[in-house]
Amino acid sequence: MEGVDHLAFERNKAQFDVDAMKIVWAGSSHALEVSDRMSRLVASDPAFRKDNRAMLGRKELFKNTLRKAAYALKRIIELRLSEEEASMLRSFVDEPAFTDLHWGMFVPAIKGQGTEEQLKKWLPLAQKMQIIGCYAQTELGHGSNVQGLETTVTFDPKTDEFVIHSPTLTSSKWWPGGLGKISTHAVVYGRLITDGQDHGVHGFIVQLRSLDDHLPLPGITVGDIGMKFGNGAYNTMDNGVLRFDHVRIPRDQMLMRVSRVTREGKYVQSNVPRQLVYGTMVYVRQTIVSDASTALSRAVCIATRYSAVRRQFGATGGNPESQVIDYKTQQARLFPLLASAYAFRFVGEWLKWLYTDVMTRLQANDFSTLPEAHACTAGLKSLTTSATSDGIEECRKLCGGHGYLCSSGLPELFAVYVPTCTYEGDNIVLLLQVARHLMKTISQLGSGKKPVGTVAYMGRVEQLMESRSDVQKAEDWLNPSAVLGAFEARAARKSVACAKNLSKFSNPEEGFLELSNDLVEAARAHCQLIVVSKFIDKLQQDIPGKGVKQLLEVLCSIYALFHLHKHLGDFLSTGCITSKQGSLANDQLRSLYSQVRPNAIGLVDAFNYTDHYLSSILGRYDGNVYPKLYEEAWKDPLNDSVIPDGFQEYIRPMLKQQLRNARL
Ligand SMILES: CCCCCCCCCCCCCCCCCCCC(=O)SCCNC(=O)CCNC(=O)[C@H](O)C(C)(C)COP(=O)(O)OP(=O)(O)OC[C@H]1O[C@@H](n2cnc3c(N)ncnc32)[C@H](O)[C@@H]1OP(=O)(O)O
Ligand SMILES: Cc1cc2nc3c(=O)[nH]c(=O)nc-3n(C[C@H](O)[C@H](O)[C@H](O)COP(=O)(O)OP(=O)(O)OC[C@H]3O[C@@H](n4cnc5c(N)ncnc54)[C@H](O)[C@@H]3O)c2cc1C
Repeated sequence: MEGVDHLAFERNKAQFDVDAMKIVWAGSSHALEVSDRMSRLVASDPAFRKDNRAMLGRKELFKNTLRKAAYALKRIIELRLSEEEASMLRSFVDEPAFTDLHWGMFVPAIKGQGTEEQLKKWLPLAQKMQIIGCYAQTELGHGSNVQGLETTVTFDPKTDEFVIHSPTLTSSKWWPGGLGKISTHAVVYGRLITDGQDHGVHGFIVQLRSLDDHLPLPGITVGDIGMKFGNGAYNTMDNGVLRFDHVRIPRDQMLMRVSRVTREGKYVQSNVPRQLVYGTMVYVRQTIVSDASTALSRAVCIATRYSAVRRQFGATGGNPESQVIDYKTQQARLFPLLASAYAFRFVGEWLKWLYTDVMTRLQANDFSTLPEAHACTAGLKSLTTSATSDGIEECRKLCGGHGYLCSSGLPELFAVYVPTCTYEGDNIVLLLQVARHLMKTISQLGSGKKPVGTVAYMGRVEQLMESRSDVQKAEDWLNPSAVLGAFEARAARKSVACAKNLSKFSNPEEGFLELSNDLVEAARAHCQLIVVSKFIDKLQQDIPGKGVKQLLEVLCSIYALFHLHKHLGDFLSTGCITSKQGSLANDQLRSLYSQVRPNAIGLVDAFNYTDHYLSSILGRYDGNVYPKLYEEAWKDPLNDSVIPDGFQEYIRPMLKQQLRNARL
């Protein structure tokens, strides 16, 4: 029935102030107001329609993305939107596009690695979109190993220029989004060579295409790398290939904040650490963590609403069948994902703070927190994107058969989201970076250097090696200190075990390779501890609204105890808890799921997503699923005609032949 809220009875069950929770989710009343306004603006404009994406061929799909990107910019200018509003509007357009790389990587790379002079020259051009840029780091043969890049950038003192060259096939730039067809410029990473000396990888601003006719400049070969996973999905993006044949750029197009080349060809390093060349990746990894909570909450919103609509079995005495959300197994799969979405939101908020703090310190030449920022962004990017990808797929399964339809919104969300596990650093490679940080922290404990930030607990390692959980009854697991104690002890013990095993190797690098699986597990335990502890920290804040804080406490306990249950082997084998305490945690989880159940719809309504943004019939706000699914089926191009193309040509003759054979 049109106009009827089929989920109203669920909404009436909520025991908390949903509007207040919306503010907590958005981060502030201001952020909620802006995101609400921008999402409605996009949803109400037919130019941003996206329900036909799965049906479009690559060229049509791509052209459509270009139209939307240009139209979005037009609206941003017409409405005089602020940077914050414009960025929100672009995110609600919800279509991966070259603009993501322009705003998300090209501009930040210039901001982070350019000198004042370079900022003055390039930023206005980029900000007004008079040029369009991408981030060209990865090569056909080298992605994770940035130090292994082959592209050469050789200084020619005669002309005061750099000569960029792709010496081998494997040195072709491969993957950069926006590069394939649209970008006019790129920040290109290559090995800087002066006077025959290789100074390692540096970034350079390079013009790729003419601003007059958009044709590639001399010496440049550029194109799209081809279709990617899933129809529609990430194929709105022109990931590209790029080769240089001795292309010349002026010397002042080297990004020179970290180091520079003088007119005479001398290589001069500034006082900032070399690793700042990797700074853009730190920035983007931080944004990816916040995006994880957005993508996971979308999937969870769809699966939760549909689980309340869907009924199977249990019809007794003329009553309808049971809502599948009432099955304990459904709750045990769904509610930890709901809790994870909130957990990732808060850890994302904290990570943004950490990043801003590091940036402020960098301005004052304080580089002390850079290793912590690198380890946290790398580790949390890895943890949250892996969990979100798996979570989206779990939500698809939670929606049964209908989840497999494109109109559920879940297949496309999965296909667009899943490369986050690879891009901006493969998730295993990044966990190994965290492990290095942990091993270094442990190795420095004896020197009296006090660990700070997220590794501060390592300073209590002796106590943590001995500690025993004092949980005696299920409710004791609601105590944040019981949870924190168990997670800290597990993380510390896993790291210490790795460090002890590493010390048995005469060659530490060999040991690191041999023990890398254990190191990855130790890094994961450390990252889970960060998520749990930042959720607990969030709950120390004043959180207004009836029942809001109480529900967040429930979700925090679910996140922690679900992981304790899932990784029980870790907690038991390291002796942090007993098997009895493990089973008490499980008892407590069941009770927590029951507390979420009446509030489940309210908790996903608090994400404040429009139907346009969700683009899911199963996740419709009004729960009017069946009539809309039925209606949608008839829109499929196959249903344009009763008899499909190809039937007369192939199937009718086949049928006839088979009938003839049967009669013989
Ligand atoms: C229905 C529609 C649904 C829509 C859903 C919406 C959701 C999705 C949104 C979609 C939007 C689209 C957005 C598109 C975005 C795409 C972006 C992708 C872009 C890219 O992928 S760019 C390329 C990224 N590449 C990488 O990340 C490479 C990974 N490799 C590395 O980072 C390094 O090589 C690595 C692994 C760190 C090793 O480097 P290396 O130099 O060899 O380092 P060492 O291990 O030797 O370490 C040396 C020293 O440096 C420290 N270090 C390393 N990295 C950093 C750093 N970044 N910052 C600071 N310090 C760093 C390291 O710790 C060592 O320190 P020591 O003290 O130990 O010496
Ligand atoms: C959709 C998408 C968009 C992208 N956009 C851009 C972009 O805009 N700009 C850009 O420059 N790049 C981009 N990339 C490239 C991306 O950053 C790389 O693909 C990513 O960094 C992973 O590197 P790789 O492909 O070399 O993987 P590989 O390193 O080859 O990984 C292959 C396997 O080897 C394993 N492995 C690798 N090294 C180790 C190790 N040391 N120890 C243990 N296991 C290891 C990995 O875990 C993985 O299982 C994009 C990629 C994708 C998929």
